[in-house]
Amino acid sequence: MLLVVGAFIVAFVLLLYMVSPLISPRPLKLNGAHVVVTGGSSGIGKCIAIECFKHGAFITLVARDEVCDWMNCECLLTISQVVLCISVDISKDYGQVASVIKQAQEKLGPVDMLINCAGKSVAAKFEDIEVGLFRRLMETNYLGSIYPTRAVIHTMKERRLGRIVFVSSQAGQVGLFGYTAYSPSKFALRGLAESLQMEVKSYNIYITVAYPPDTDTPGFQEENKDKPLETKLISETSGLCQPDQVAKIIVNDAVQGNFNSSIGPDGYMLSALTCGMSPVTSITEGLQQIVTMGLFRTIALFYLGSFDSIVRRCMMQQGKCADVEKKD
Ligand SMILES: NC(=O)C1=CN([C@@H]2O[C@H](COP(=O)(O)OP(=O)(O)OC[C@H]3O[C@@H](n4cnc5c(N)ncnc54)[C@H](OP(=O)(O)O)[C@@H]3O)[C@@H](O)[C@H]2O)C=CC1
Ligand SMILES: CCCCCCCCCCCCCCCC(=O)[C@@H](N)CO
Repeated sequence: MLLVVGAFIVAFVLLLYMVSPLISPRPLKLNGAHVVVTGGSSGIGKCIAIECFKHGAFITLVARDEVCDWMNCECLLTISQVVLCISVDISKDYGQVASVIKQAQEKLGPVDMLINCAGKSVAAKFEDIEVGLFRRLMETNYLGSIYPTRAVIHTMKERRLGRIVFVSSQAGQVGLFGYTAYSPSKFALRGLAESLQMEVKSYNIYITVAYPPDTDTPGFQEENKDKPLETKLISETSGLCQPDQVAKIIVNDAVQGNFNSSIGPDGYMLSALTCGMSPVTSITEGLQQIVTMGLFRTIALFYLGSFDSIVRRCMMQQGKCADVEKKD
């Protein structure tokens, strides 16, 4: 009996592997492709742009300030490729965004891959966040990803070709102390990505959502200036990455057409744990999720316990400090 069940399982898995080419897309060729990177002037976005450039892509960088300084980078001296720098605020006016994307397409051809990386983060306690900031983060991180996507999707559908990346964050998979304004704007990207993927898969367009941990960038340095100690200690759990490492992983996942792009061992566990109803792009990924979910939930409960105790300890510490100040 056991043998029959075993044989069935093996046959089932083999069958899945046989049909797997049907569900995984063909990799995108970066050589000669036109890649648009929002937030391409700094941090992760800049490294993504460099990575794509090294693979032979034509790049359009989008940011509010026009900075193309990495063009002087030593590694990029033999150049027949073009890098276009466009200055626009991606979060304000759809008309403006659509018009700059149109200009870029006229110069470098239709967009093959769009990387939505422009974003901002703020870490502070809920009641310390100025109320306008909740809206501004939603505008930059969420609407700022909608507008460029909306501007390229029609042509991608016509061409039956395209890749779109949303750079979320591990804080877009789990809500953490200090991220009441930031996390929701990153969670929103996942909802957008899942819905859009279902609409465009039959047009051979593949969406990737990337969930990086803390990454050493100018944006991260800025965020650290007034980050609550709790947020710092909790985030340290999954370590600090270098932006070029993160960029390599994101670009590779986007080229492969993987829906999920995670970084590091904690990132891998978080993605398996929070996969919900998101699409799979390989049989291996699906099988891993099925097998590991219970174990990862168990581990997650320990993590949650340790996060709670960090918050409690910080509260006690701050209580003590307040007492000392009162005495002084
Ligand atoms: N660093 C980290 O720890 C992590 C970052 N992330 C996410 O990765 C992305 C990049 O982060 P990081 O590299 O640290 O960021 P940086 O602050 O270093 O760079 C942000 C980039 O986005 C551009 N940008 C910001 N706002 C706008 C806007 N309204 N319109 C156009 N461009 C804009 C900036 O240029 P300019 O100011 O000139 O407009 C800059 O090029 C963000 O979405 C962030 O949330 C996710 C996880 C971890
Ligand atoms: C099995 C379960 C494993 C659970 C692991 C949990 C680890 C949580 C760590 C979350 C770190 C969040 C970093 C946010 C980075 C970010 O977006 C900002 N730095 C942007 O500037």
